[in-house]
Amino acid sequence: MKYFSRRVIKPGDLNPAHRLFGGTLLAWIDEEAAIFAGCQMKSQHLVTKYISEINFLSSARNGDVVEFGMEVAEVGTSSLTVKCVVRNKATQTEIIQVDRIVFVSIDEAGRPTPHLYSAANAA
Ligand SMILES: CC(=O)SCCNC(=O)CCNC(=O)[C@H](O)C(C)(C)COP(=O)(O)OP(=O)(O)OC[C@H]1O[C@@H](n2cnc3c(N)ncnc32)[C@H](O)[C@@H]1OP(=O)(O)O
Repeated sequence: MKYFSRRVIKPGDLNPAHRLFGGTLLAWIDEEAAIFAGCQMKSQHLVTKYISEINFLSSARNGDVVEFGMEVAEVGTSSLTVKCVVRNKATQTEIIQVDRIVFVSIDEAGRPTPHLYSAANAA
């Protein structure tokens, strides 16, 4: 798995228990994974179709830097499935694991359309 972008946790990202708010982390993952999938599919015209079970493994706190790991898990005709792990950059402790995030390439009418991923041109 390759780790891409990083974010620092700020006070506005926290829940009342002073931990990173889960919904904020999920929004970041959806965005990061969509960018990753779009780079692989050679198009940013895609939608999130399905997100598998989400496992919050540990929490993050104010000032922690987290990094987003992505890898291609499955390749379909119009779909690409991404696995994502977010970890604490300093300690490498895993914070969350999402095994399958399915993105579907769509045409102008919103219908599934073949994407251009191949292992040879992986980004
Ligand atoms: C980045 C964002 O936040 S986007 C915003 C949130 N997402 C959305 O708005 C998407 C809303 N959903 C949709 O528009 C439609 O469901 C679509 C266009 C994604 C798919 O339409 P469908 O009629 O289900 O398409 P269809 O049955 O032909 O399947 C298309 C592909 O999705 C896959 N797929 C469909 N349902 C699922 C599912 N539940 N789980 C995994 N893959 C699925 C299919 O296997 C197929 O993949 P393939 O072409 O690689 O074989």
